Amino acid sequence: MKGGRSRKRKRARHPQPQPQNQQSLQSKHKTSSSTTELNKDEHQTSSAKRPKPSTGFLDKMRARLSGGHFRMLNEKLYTCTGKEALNYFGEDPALFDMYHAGYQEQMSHWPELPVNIITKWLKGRSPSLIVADFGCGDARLAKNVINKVFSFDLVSNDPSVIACDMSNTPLESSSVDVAIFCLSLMGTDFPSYLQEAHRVLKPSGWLLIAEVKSRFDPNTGGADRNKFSKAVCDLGFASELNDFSNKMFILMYFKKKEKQNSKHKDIEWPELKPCLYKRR
Ligand SMILES: C[S@@+](CC[C@H](N)C(=O)[O-])C[C@H]1O[C@@H](n2cnc3c(N)ncnc32)[C@H](O)[C@@H]1O
Repeated sequence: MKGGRSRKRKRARHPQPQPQNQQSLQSKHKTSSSTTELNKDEHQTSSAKRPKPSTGFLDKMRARLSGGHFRMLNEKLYTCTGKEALNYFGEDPALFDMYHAGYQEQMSHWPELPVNIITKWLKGRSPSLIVADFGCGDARLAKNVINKVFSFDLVSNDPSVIACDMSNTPLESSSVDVAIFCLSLMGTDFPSYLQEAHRVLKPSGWLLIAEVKSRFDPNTGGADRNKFSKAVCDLGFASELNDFSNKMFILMYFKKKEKQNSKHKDIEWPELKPCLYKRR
């Protein structure tokens, strides 16, 4: 009984449009032009009266749309090669801004940013160290240290950023002291980015990798971080330090070996799953 009453009340509040019979439609069409004008005015008055969507609602819809664009671009970056990503953003650099607006929004929820930890680490060392920031984003690292930093990304929105696919930078071999990948091992060909870092690093140069923790969590389909670390070592690095203390990301510190193995070794790289951000 209770349910029946509430259904009745609902219908009364939101009357459904009733189907019009043919006759009433015809009689409407037969109305004089003045009546039509009057109807138009009536229509204008009623649409002017219709409440406009609130700015809060529009902002929410806009945020939802741009969040959706960000997640689509993010997934694209994780599922294509660096070369494909370079062409993709090269054709429409505005997509890069869209990606970064969404990325900054996501980062605003992280209690600590890996780029800030890396900046601190760098500040504790000689300012004469030459740095290469692979996948620099807004080049925050370069802006916050006095070291010479070569910043690379797919699009350059700043004169200090060199636009390229980071598997192929314009740097000389053995020319930098520190290579940084801060959440940037995105492409399916990520081993070629690390190979490039190995080429441009001086012997004993540092390789720092910060990555989203879930990508290295085998319980959720992530890679085995020991396997990943072994692959980096097989490339010609020695593992120096691992920092797994942060909830959101892991940090791995390697050093390029002084002497390289002359024997060619096929490296077994684990697959790195895309990091897909949740809808907020
Ligand atoms: C998640 S963002 C991180 C940005 C910055 N490192 C930070 O920590 O704020 C990753 C960046 O790597 C860049 N990237 C991904 N693949 C790349 C590639 N193959 N070559 C150059 N940049 C790349 C993306 O365009 C993006 O700006």
